[in-house]
Amino acid sequence: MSEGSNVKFSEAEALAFHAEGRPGKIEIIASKPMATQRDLSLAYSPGVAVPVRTIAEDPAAAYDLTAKGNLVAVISNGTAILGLGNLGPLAAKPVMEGKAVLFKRFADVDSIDLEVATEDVDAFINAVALLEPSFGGINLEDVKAPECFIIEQTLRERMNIPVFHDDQHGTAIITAAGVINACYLTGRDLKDVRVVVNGAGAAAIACTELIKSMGVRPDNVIMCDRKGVIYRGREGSMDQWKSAHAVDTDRRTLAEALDGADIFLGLSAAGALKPEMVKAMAKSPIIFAMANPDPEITPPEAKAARPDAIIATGRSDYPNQVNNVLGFPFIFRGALDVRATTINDEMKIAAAQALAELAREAVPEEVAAAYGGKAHSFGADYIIPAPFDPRLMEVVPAAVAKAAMESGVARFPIKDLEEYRTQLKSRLNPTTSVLTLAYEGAKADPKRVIFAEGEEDVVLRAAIAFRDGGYGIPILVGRDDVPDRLRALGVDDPESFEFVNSRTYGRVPEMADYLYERLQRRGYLRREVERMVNQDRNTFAALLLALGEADTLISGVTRPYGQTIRQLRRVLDAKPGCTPFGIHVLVGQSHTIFMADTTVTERPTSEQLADIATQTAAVARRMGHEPRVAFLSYSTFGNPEGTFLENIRGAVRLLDQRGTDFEYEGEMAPDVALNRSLAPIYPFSRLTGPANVLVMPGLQSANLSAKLLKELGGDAVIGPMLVGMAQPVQVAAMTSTASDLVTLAVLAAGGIVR
Ligand SMILES: NC(=O)C1=CN([C@@H]2O[C@H](COP(=O)(O)OP(=O)(O)OC[C@H]3O[C@@H](n4cnc5c(N)ncnc54)[C@H](OP(=O)(O)O)[C@@H]3O)[C@@H](O)[C@H]2O)C=CC1
Ligand SMILES: CC(=O)C(=O)O
Ligand SMILES: [Mg+2]
Repeated sequence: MSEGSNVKFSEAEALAFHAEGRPGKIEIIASKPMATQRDLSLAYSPGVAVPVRTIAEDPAAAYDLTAKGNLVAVISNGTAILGLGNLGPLAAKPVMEGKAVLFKRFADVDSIDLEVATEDVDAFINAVALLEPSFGGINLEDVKAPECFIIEQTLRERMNIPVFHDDQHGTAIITAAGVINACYLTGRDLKDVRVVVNGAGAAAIACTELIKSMGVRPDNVIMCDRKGVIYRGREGSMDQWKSAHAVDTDRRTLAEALDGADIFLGLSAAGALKPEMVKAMAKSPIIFAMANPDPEITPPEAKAARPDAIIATGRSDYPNQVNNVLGFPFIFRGALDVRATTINDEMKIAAAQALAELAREAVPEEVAAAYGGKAHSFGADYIIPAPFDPRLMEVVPAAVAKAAMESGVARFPIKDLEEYRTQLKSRLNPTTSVLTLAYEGAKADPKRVIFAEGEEDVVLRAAIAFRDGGYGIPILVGRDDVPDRLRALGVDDPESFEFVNSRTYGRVPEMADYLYERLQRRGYLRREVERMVNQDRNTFAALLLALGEADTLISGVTRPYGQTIRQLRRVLDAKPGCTPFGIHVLVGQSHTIFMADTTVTERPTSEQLADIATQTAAVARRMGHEPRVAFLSYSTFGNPEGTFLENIRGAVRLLDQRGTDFEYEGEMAPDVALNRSLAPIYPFSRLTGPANVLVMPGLQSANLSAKLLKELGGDAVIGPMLVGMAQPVQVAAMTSTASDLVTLAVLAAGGIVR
């Protein structure tokens, strides 16, 4: 969508993303069973009367008996939607739903968007204040200045739960962290820097106040709005908040203000900063162009004008995302966990410092790996952590909670902060960050991926997303009409894709030789081999991989799984000593389960079961989970006895002999593996927590379970993923969507599944 950005999508895709399936981005899911009459009588009348009376007697009990304590309302009237202006409350809904899901994704805070149809300050204040019983906190969003200042101030006074105007304070906290680090990198002292703030609205005023409170001298800050410099004595388009930042100066335009300035903070609108203005700034200028969705200047433009600049934007698709998403989820997490009555300055400063310090720390291996091991060390392209950095969830809420306790606004102090940090880590499913990191890693080291079924729309959509996302180079196997199909899917320049057609491909004779050599003693005649190379797409695609034309291969949507595997295996070998097998990964908000072998071997031997356990445990570890393996059966530790248990027991004995670096146990039924309440019955079991790797006893039960869970269970399912081949090749399910295929390609290319 925008030049130089590393994430591209069309307007049609953005609309389809929001429209597909259940419209919008949120839904509500019951956190208690609602299946039986008894469930309903507990959840609703008559059972519900008991918590009602309890809360009436003791209001604090609402935090224990309802969702209040983890529930934040994202409230807007749509008067300043991002940098798009006053487009009204209904149009604000996609942004507010977005903020609500970011709360959940990044900090496990439940959140709901509320759009209020009024621009009247008092009406808005009343509407929000009356909601206090429902929520643990209020996140005001995209309410324009100057009304937002009165609204927030009044609500903070009236309400006894945290009220936080994200565009003011969220933005200010992240900006402050970025400014601290950019000054550090360029050897500047806050008390000497000359700052120009463009914009005099909610975000700009709050950022200016915070940097001044941190030591920037008021005389060194020039603020501009649409009319230019806000100078002392200016008339027109003024209010008390702008006046507070007016300075004595002869400068009148943004260009004049920027002459020799050290720092530009843009909280205004797209395109407001011109390259010639940037050229006039001081040495190593610091440029934060934070307008959304399009910044005041794009990083490529700014860099072209000033190669020595440190540049940040509000977007996730350029380096240095200075965006309040780095703050609000984690700040509320900390505030909610101590049941804070407010979010005060101490908590905000603690968050800013924690963020700034985190960026300077050694980047953990998994984050560094995702950037090809280079880009993400503290420096001009990494002045602030990325929102998906898993350390944020541990560090920022703990800093905020601690500051809340020390400043006396915590109603529910945390006794052991170290223990709290451990709990915070476990609240997020590491799979989601590993997947995000895998996607980033693919961008840092793009690989060549063969899409064997280049005539299928779903595959072409995946290839387009894969290429346009910058994850790698798709190689499309298909006939001459593939470019037309791409054009039909909205690609303007199909010729920019790589195609391989077996009818015209120059290395076909070489492929036939290679395959004949492999198959001549397995009952195949040369003629048959030539026919397969020419006509069977999987054989041809596998030969491309075997001859080194690509790094990995994806197939599977046009043929049943077993048939695709057989075709690929004619050309490609398993890893020495391995029987390839399949893993389905079930991903929930706070759990990930790896289930194997779900695709290949009908009755695995003890040896095979032990290998499946070992290799699946390794995949689990690469996806951020400490493996706990359960060998599943209908029987738990010999009860009931049966004739099919010996293979499983043999696998456990083999692992005992081999010695492993992961926990394993079996045989056991799924409820014993997953439900810890049964653990006391088996005190000798070696599992220290619920199993997360389930080794299935046979293909019948494995494949049935995986497919039933995919169709009926609530979790997202990744896979099947093929493990144990000498070269990275993946066979997708015939029901795969384009994004399933992209995920498989990314995981295979990144070597996470192998
Ligand atoms: N990266 C981030 O995390 C965040 C970014 N923002 C961005 O900051 C911008 C402002 O948001 P917010 O403060 O909530 O909105 P407000 O409506 O409260 O303020 C907008 C301000 O921008 C000024 N402005 C608009 N266009 C220009 C221009 N061309 N030149 C100079 N000033 C201009 C307005 O000037 P006037 O007073 O003359 O009308 C006004 O002062 C948006 O683009 C938003 O996306 C906001 C919050 C967070
Ligand atoms: C990020 C944000 O809140 C805004 O641009 O308004
Ligand atoms: Mg906003």
